[in-house]
Amino acid sequence: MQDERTRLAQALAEAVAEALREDLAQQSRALLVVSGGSTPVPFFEALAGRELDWSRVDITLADERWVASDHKDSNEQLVRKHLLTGPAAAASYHTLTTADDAPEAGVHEVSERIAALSWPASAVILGMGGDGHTASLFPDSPQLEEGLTTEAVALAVHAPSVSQGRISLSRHRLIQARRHFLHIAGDDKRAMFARAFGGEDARELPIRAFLGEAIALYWAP
Ligand SMILES: O=C(O)[C@H](O)[C@@H](O)[C@H](O)[C@H](O)COP(=O)(O)O
Repeated sequence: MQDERTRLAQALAEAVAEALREDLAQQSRALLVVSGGSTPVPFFEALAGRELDWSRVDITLADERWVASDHKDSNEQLVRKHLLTGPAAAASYHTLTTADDAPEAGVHEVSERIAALSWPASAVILGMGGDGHTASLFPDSPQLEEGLTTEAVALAVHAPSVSQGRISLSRHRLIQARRHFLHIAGDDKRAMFARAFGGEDARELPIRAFLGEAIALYWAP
């Protein structure tokens, strides 16, 4: 099982590295949007070692927990530790947090910072939770509707199912990419993906908001 997840991570890393190389041949900078959580770690490690002109790559997250960057739940910390190493250390990371106490206070500054990057992104890699959420678009969040419909870059999110406030890129912003990937692992996620794929209502399972157009599914047991 672990071997298959490692092989999957390597295949995804090769596809994303190739996407970045391809775009860097045509444009001066390329943007990569990754997800946090536990699934991406082997992918980050596989991607970090690929040779490409990382000095022209900008990296940000699809969403972030509103915690300090040295907090154990920080997605930024995960990216710094597992992706911004080796050749990929030359990439520029753009944080989704500020020194403000709450995501509501920082969202404007973060949105301006992220809007200034080279959109459309070369690749957006999404994950999916066991409840069908993606990025921080949670089915039980009062901000779900906003996240699915706003044309703003990012929004502050709270949800009963998660303990910390979050900041999430909006659906509108996350679809602005040349390529989309969904990276998931395990039988539970396969079953959830099958359920999501079989229906339409993104308010029930937010990942559905990304299944209406091309998205490459990377799944392993
Ligand atoms: O910060 C986060 O939690 C995410 O970006 C989130 O949307 C993640 O992709 C899913 O929750 C899957 O997480 P796992 O990989 O841990 O199952």
